[in-house]
Amino acid sequence: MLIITNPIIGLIFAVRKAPLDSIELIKTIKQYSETHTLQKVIIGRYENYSEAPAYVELVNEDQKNGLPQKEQLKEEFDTFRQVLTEAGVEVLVPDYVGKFVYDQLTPRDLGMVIGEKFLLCNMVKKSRRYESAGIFRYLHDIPGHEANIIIPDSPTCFIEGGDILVDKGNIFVAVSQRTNQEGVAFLEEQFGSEFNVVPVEARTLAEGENVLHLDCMFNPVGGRAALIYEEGFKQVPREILDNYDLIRVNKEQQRELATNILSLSQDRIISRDHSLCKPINEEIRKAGIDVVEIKFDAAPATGGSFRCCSLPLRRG
Ligand SMILES: NC(=[NH2+])NCCC[C@H](N)C(=O)O
Repeated sequence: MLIITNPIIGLIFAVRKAPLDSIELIKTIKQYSETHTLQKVIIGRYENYSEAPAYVELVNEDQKNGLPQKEQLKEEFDTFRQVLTEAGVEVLVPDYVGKFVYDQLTPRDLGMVIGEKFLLCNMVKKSRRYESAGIFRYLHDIPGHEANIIIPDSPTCFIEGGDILVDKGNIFVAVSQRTNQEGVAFLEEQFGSEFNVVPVEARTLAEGENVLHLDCMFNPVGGRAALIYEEGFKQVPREILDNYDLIRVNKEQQRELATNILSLSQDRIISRDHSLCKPINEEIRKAGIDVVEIKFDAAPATGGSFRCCSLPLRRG
């Protein structure tokens, strides 16, 4: 054992050791809860948004009402980034993939940190299929001797990060417009021994419900509460009914993605400054949680709000 008695040499060792430790800390990934303190996150990239109109693919119902302007995206994403940075979160942005990936605003769906592993998702939509190339740089950084980047077995195994939520020992996963049964089975197989996998079925467009992903109808906030749009579920599972104090979101509020908030910690979240989201923000405050409201209208017009526009790599 090395015992350092000279205080000056001891200090040099301490100073040399600290940066190495902190680099290691920043590189590791971890997420066991949707609401644990956010430390490191990838947010959407607005630069180069929709630069080549020939490659635009309208991928959801919202986009049929028109796409947002770059200036508005810039303003809103810059504020989002600033709020995260001021909260002490390390913020990363995807690299530009190329003109054939016209929209890199919603990295949430590209993957998901589950425990200490990264699941790299297979995306349904053609224009999103190669979007993950923009975050490969950050995946190369993840240390580990075992295979901790998990890749679906088959090209028909569809799964998107917006449909997955890790909380209280459960992995909630929705069968939705973007995730299929094969995706759910893959999650079970990969993570079933460490987590309780809870499949939920979202109602479909044909059934009159437009819930693109799970986070458009369910999201935990704080230590005990959760936002829910019950009509979006075919059946709300027991694990949700028993474990959370539910704050109900109505159809009009759901359309503005009122459930799609981002937790900074158990005490603080980011939500939209929007007339239909305000009553929900008030309910969240009543549960003792601080709500930072940001004007954020451009990305929601493409189908994604704060949760969709962020991909947490580390919560602690
Ligand atoms: N996690 C989410 N809810 N993501 C929303 C994604 C929106 C994106 N434009 C799409 O349709 O694919």
